[in-house]
Amino acid sequence: MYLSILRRQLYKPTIPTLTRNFMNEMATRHNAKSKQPAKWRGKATSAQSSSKQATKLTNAHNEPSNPSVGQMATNSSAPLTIPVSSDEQKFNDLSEGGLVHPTLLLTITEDLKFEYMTPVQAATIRPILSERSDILAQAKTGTGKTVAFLLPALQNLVNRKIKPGSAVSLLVITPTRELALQIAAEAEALLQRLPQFKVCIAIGGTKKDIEERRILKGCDILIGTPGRLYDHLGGDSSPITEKLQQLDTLVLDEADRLLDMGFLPSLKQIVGCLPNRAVKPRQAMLFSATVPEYVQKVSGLVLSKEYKYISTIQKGEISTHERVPQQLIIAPNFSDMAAALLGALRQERSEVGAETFKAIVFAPTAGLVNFYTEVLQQFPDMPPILQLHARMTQSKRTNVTEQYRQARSGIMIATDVIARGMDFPAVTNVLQVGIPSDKESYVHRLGRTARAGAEGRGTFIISAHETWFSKWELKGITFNEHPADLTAQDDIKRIAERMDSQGKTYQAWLGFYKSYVKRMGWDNVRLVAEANKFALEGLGAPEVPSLEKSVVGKMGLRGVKGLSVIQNRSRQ
Ligand SMILES: Nc1ncnc2c1ncn2[C@@H]1O[C@H](COP(=O)(O)OP(=O)(O)OP(=O)(O)O)[C@@H](O)[C@H]1O
Repeated sequence: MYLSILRRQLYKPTIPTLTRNFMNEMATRHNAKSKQPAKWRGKATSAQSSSKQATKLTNAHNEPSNPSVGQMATNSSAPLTIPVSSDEQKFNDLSEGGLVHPTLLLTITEDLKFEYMTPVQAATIRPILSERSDILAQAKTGTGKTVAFLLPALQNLVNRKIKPGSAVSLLVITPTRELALQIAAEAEALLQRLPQFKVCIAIGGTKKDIEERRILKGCDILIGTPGRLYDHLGGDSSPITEKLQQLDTLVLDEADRLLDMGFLPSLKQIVGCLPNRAVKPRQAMLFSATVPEYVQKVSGLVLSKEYKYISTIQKGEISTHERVPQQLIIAPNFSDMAAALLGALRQERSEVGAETFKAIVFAPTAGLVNFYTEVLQQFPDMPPILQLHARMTQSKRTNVTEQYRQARSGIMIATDVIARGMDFPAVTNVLQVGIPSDKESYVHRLGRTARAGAEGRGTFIISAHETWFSKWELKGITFNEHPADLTAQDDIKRIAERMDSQGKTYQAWLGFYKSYVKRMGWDNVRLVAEANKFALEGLGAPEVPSLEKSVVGKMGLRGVKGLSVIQNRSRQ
């Protein structure tokens, strides 16, 4: 049954349905946009607003007056700042010299109704196409990076003289399945007038052999997540490795995430299966809103030595949008977080208007996502609430994502599975309850609102123990501090007392905060004491929940005072 649901929901209709919905949605959005001045609606970046300084630097470095915005550097030298009024650049300007195929331009301007390029598109598309440079590109969230890499990559595909479907020309790697599906839909939207080119996905949680058959049947563009991609490649003899031997373009979207310790090993394995660049040259592009220092150190895995670094964000500038007010709510204790969240949601909903209030709430773990969902669903004044995390089946994840995409208002409570790249329309608010794993994660989560020049609001709810994060990790962000509204605390405790998931929530909490013991200035005994307080006061547990011996061992908490340890339950 599972397979038939997957086949029905994912393989047959997913890409076409997503594409159809996505294209309808784009058309609706862009019809709405067309009532406004026909320009990219994003506000000028500070790179644009500081164009005087930028001009000076440009002259000093004797750069040509390049039609791009922001910072550009070759290799890892200090970025140069190159000014431009990218607002003025139209997609149709790319027809000069046949840089972009007329059919692709027609799709962009007529079907998708994009007339002007966004700053990152204006800064990258020309060098990618005319110089065939490898690039590392950084631009704020929601500013059109997907088209910035897809359009030139698809142009590369059109330029090739090989038979459509005979070999994979473009490989896009993304950190999450949802993002892979979204990019696949966007690629199909861009190729709607060139249906001879086929887009395939390679993501986990789905039937591998069906995926493989589709890829082998005819695939020009492959979009996938690292683990599943490597499963398909798995060595020189795999037929899919064979299909990749004509690869022309490699893109890493959310590059910093793919190059961090979590994904780097599988990425190395995938690159090892691709053709040797000395024999079969290809173009590589890395895109992200955040480029921490380590990225430049490891970028040699995919980029040539002469790569260009193009950024529309000034050095030292925080990658969040200036137009997004960011509120900080400090709850006295972890046990007050659910009440503080409910208070903030009520406040924001009345601020934005119930009809259009569409929020994403990020929580640290699947267990906490589930807890907040179960609590908030008990309050009749809350709008429909969805939850999303990696412990759900892929078909459920795909359904929930699509449901939220279509919703006019509502709340999605999620882990970081949708923190990066996801382009849900009209999200008015992002709330983060508890610290994110790092500064980059904060930026990407917040970036789910205020996309494509729209307005949005951010709320960061932390306990008094977590203020080190807002003070030090997010130094440079100006927060408006608001008191926590804890009026619902007693009601929440009564709801939590009736739940049978207290043990799981407690375990999830311990697992997450264990990694931050040092940053909190705690030791393991204090960690357990705080977890127990959260369980008794916040979750209404009658006693400290028990943990299996093996779980305690895996968490590195063996022998720590205050835990209630039981023997492992036998698994059926
Ligand atoms: N030139 C354009 N004019 C108007 N809208 C555009 C243009 N290019 C892209 N968009 C729209 O802007 C939105 C954001 O684009 P996209 O998802 O590519 O952003 P992003 O920069 O990749 O964001 P993130 O950093 O979160 O991944 C999308 O809805 C997209 O359709």
